Amino acid sequence: MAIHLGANQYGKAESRVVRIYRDTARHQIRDLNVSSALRGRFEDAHTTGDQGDVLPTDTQKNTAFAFAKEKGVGAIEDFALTLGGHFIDATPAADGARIEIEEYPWERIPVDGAGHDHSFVRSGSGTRTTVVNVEGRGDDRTAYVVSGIRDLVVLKSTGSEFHGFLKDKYTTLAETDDRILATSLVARWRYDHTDVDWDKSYDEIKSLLLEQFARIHSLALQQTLYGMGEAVLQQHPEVAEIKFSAPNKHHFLVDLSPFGVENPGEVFIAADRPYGLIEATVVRDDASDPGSAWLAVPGFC
Ligand SMILES: O=c1[nH]c(=O)c2[nH]c(=O)[nH]c2[nH]1
Repeated sequence: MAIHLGANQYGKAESRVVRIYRDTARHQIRDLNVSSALRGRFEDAHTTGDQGDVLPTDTQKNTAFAFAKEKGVGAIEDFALTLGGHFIDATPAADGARIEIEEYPWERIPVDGAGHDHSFVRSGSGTRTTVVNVEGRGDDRTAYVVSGIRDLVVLKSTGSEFHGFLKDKYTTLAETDDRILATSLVARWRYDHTDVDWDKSYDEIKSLLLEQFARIHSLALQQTLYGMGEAVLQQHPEVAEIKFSAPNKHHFLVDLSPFGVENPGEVFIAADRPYGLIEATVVRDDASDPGSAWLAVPGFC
């Protein structure tokens, strides 16, 4: 019976790296969740137990914390590219490194009309993400960057319809020209290259996604997502494609007629489960080769 090792990767997941900049009394905070994984020629580690090629996951974790001090934490994409390149250089058997970083956003607490110098409140509008895959050495080095946002919870209280859908004997859904549309959006976009002002690009894409969600008169979540993605590709040449995963957070109108009370779109029950799950990719016809960009990105995106 012939058996061999298939695809594998190993690393340290979810190092919670908090970097405070305290050069002045007005502190700054970067709050990260860093995961690293190496892939390559690690057969011996698995088949014979020889760990000579393995840079320990503990070392990978230590490096994330040390780099936060030594190199500083700027845009998460830059931090991930630096870590990924370093891990390949430090590990001769590694062919690729995958660095995933989430950044939790903090805002200054307003005190006496101004943001406090060193007190912060976690802000609620989504978590910034990046997945960076670095491959090769020296001149052959390639890097793929997929950035995004998750847990971006948005709702329209009108301006959303859903009708004209296919019906069969199990269809009970009423057609509507006025419903609540709500989702907790996951969006990930693949950059075409790495010569990008990451913070500016992220801020603009996030604003654009929100603005489009607000502007688009929705005929379905599918149409809203496509419109949001189309706008990003039109206005951001640095983005090759964008993927969305959007739970349709149903809000059902409550029937108050048993109590003799009318309910013209005012009282809803927010259902937890089940939920529609609408997922889509919007991509340029001439998009660059994704290479390993989406490697080990879990789920649809
Ligand atoms: O925006 C929607 N898309 C659907 O595919 C769908 N299906 C459904 O029952 N409600 C909705 N809403």
